Amino acid sequence: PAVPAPDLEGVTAALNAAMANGAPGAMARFTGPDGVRTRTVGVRDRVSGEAMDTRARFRIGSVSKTFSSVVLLQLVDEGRLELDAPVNRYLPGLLPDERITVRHLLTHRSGLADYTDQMFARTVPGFEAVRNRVFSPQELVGLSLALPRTTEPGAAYKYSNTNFVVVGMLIEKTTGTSLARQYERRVIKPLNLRHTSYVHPETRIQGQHVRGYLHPDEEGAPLVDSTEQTVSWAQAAGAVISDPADLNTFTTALMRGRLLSPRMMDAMTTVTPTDAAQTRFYGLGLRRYDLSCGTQVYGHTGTVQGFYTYAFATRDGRRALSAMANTSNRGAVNTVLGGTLEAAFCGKPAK
Ligand SMILES: CC1(C)S[C@@H]2[C@H](NC(=O)CCCC[C@H](NC(=O)C[NH3+])C(=O)[O-])C(=O)N2[C@H]1C(=O)[O-]
Repeated sequence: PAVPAPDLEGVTAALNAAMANGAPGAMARFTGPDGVRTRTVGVRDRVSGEAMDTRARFRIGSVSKTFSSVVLLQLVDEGRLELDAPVNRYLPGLLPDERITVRHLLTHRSGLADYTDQMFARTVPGFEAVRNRVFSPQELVGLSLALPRTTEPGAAYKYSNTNFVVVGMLIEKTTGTSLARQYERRVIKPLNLRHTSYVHPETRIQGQHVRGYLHPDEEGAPLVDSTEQTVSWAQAAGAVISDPADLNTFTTALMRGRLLSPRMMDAMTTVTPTDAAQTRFYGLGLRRYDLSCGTQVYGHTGTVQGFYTYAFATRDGRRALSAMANTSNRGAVNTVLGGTLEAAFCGKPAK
């Protein structure tokens, strides 16, 4: 069936709005039946003045959660883990509640508190305190377990990075190898994602990359270059590096069933609403956005110091969009950047 052509003026307007709200630059890459369309605005480096470039890599934040979910669900497909088994069956004694299952982690229904709320309560001091730190996943879980649980297991959706730190532990325990190796073997190599990597705890972004700029909490304070960091506070929850082309390859391949069985794709895309308007949903490490034109897109969003990311595709994998603005702690930038989805997938609004 014919699909609307992307509204590239609308995409550019959203990118310009991201800049108007404080991003040094922004970019988007759309992949569709008529090929690839890219748009860039502003700079990827405020010192050199180098222009934003869709060939440049950046930190994708929680889009990493979908990579981690794919790896875990492949292990479920291979019968090495059960979705409805208690996490403690595979990681004995880790969690204080035997009722918390693997599925609860992937759907953010475990009730495990998110330690980043406290960690980043004060944006720049919190970031500076951890940007060069290396945490063990156990330490991060410990930070969470020191806080009250947010819900009974399975009772409600409550987003928590802790869930995907535990997902990373499940992957390493089940396979006996590192998370990096599993990303490489199960996603990066098979899809030839040449600019995607998991280099934790290396702080630099290899190759051509975007520099990220963190807005301090104090209005008018200068931006903080937050490009180099270990992202050890996130690991499987947010430490992957990628670029727009690789993200579109990933989301379209996922939707086309190249990474998981049909049964597992059904499980992954079985969603529950996360907003009152019932336009935002969460499945297994995967978001679904229902756009104004009726199109449903699947993927994830990311917020890591200096980088906002959207990476979504249609369920048939025929169309994908990735968008990034190189700032954070500026909610308005994240909101207007999301406008690229409506423009790209719904096309020009009817006159
Ligand atoms: C649910 C989210 C938004 S938060 C979660 C994860 N990112 C984080 O947990 C980082 C939080 C601190 C980021 C920092 N903010 C502060 O320090 C505020 N004091 C900034 O803006 O750079 C990610 O990525 N997810 C986003 C997602 O899934 O879209």
